[in-house]
Amino acid sequence: MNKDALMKEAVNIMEKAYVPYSEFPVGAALLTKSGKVYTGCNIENAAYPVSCCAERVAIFKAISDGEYHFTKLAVAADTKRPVPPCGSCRQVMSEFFDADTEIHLTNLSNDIKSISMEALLPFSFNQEDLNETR
Ligand SMILES: O=c1ccn([C@H]2C[C@H](O)[C@@H](CO)O2)c(=O)[nH]1
Ligand SMILES: [Zn+2]
Repeated sequence: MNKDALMKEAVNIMEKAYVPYSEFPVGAALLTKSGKVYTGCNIENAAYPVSCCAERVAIFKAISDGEYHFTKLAVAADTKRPVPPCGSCRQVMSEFFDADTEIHLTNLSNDIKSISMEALLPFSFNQEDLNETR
């Protein structure tokens, strides 16, 4: 699947967002190396910090289905600029994505920013940092 089709999937899943508090729907679509697509929307909670972003919902759906290898992620929201993922999602992405995994950020005007994992979260804390202390 190409990036345009994946971005469409991200836009489509925005309608499933559960966002009674922010009223800010976000959609994400994740393509596995095996060719499957996992979508996610943000899911909020009356205890606000318990809410989960669209990106992490898509990643956790894939992981819980035994899929660990990804080629690209698309994220969509009704923002002026292509929607920037939050810091928590960047950290979760860096756990599972390769340095060159493509991340395609978009909005409803079809502005697109494509960025690699390494560029989205440089100098990230990872497994090797833990192992150095052992
Ligand atoms: O990249 C982003 C940015 C924000 N949100 C969600 C979190 C919250 O539900 C709402 C407002 O921050 O948007 C995402 O899902 N992904
Ligand atoms: Zn996030």
